[in-house]
Amino acid sequence: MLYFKTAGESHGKCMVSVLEGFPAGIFLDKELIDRELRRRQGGVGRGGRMKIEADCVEILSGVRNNITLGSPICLMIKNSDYKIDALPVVTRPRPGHADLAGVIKYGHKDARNILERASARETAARVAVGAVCKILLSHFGIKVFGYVKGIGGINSEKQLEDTIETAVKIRDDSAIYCIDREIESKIVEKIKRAVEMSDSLGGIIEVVANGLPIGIGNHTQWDLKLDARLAFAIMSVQAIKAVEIGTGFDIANKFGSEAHDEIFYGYPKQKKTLTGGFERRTNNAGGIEGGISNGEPIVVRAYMKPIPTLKKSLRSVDLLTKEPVAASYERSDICAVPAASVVCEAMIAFEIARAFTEKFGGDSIGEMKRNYESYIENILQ
Ligand SMILES: Cc1cc2nc3c(=O)[nH]c(=O)nc-3n(C[C@H](O)[C@H](O)[C@H](O)COP(=O)(O)O)c2cc1C
Ligand SMILES: C=C(O[C@@H]1CC(C(=O)O)=C[C@@H](OP(=O)(O)O)[C@H]1O)C(=O)O
Repeated sequence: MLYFKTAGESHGKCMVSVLEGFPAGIFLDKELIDRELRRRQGGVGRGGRMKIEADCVEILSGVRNNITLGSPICLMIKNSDYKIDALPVVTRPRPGHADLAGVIKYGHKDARNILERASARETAARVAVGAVCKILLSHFGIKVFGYVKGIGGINSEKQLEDTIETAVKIRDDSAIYCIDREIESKIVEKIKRAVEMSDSLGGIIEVVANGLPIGIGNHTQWDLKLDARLAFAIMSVQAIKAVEIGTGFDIANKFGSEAHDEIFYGYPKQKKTLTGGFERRTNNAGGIEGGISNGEPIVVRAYMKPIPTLKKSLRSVDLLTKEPVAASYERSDICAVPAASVVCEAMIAFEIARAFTEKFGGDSIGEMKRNYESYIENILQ
């Protein structure tokens, strides 16, 4: 089974992930992984730390001459800001961060012992895993695309209509990773205002996965359902507070006749292979019915809260004296929604790759391809 764990503290030596169950025989292009890592560091609203770090991956195991062996893949990203043992004690917990709940739970007196691991620096390790999973998915024509739908209440109504290749170009030219030129400058202005006000912002992210065939995921058990797994993966990202699949929250307000995607037969040839020939003219379900993919694009949205560390500190209480104090502030992102869109994309890529290997086997890419092709041949009959 495809699985990964991460290790590492924000100001420790490095961030690490170990990915197990990845098929043998796949060329891992380090440049592709590094590109995703660089993208995660960008976007208007990032703080001073991103000027210190220049993330790149070292592949420590699981490959020989850049080809995967089927053994655990260890991915390492060094922290330039390595100084964990010299950092001061934190006793003024920040509302919205893990500081208070963490120190009480673990019996610490210093919130540093919690925040170092709670920090979203950890997401660098996840993005490296996501990039490796995207390489696997590319062998089957599956593309995963994450972008910013809105920040600070300025939200785009624009649907992703272009091909993913075109949308990637538009997004990568955007200072906030959105695909809607009309809202971009307004959002950049709003982030600048948040900086001036010593405040912070959150926003909305959408991830779309194209090319997944019908039949991935499972209806038979609660923890095998693809929609549940994608929601878990997204909710595990720091500061994400809500998830939608397809139409999402708004589906609750509709009549059944408006909500469900009626079934027809006969699709243009290129799409036929994904759906077994069955056609949908709407995609309210976001590509998943009964916990199983239905061949339509997978659509997931994530809602990120504003960053909890504020320059104009929120009210808190000192852990030792129990006196009212201003919450701790050293340095922080003001808005990390663009970065989080890269992380959400990585998590969806991982979870889809995991469900995909469950269906088609994960020992070697050759075996996976044979199984995939034979399945596709069968669903077309
Ligand atoms: C890419 C990214 C960057 C973040 N940067 C910061 C930051 O600079 N300062 C901060 O206080 N929180 C930041 N956060 C959010 C915290 O890590 C998060 O709120 C905290 O770990 C508590 O977890 P929770 O919000 O999921 O409850 C960031 C989150 C992400 C996804
Ligand atoms: C280091 C990263 O994000 C960090 C996430 C983070 C937090 O509290 O989550 C706090 C900040 O770290 P620092 O306190 O060192 O400035 C961010 O920069 C990163 O994304 O690579």
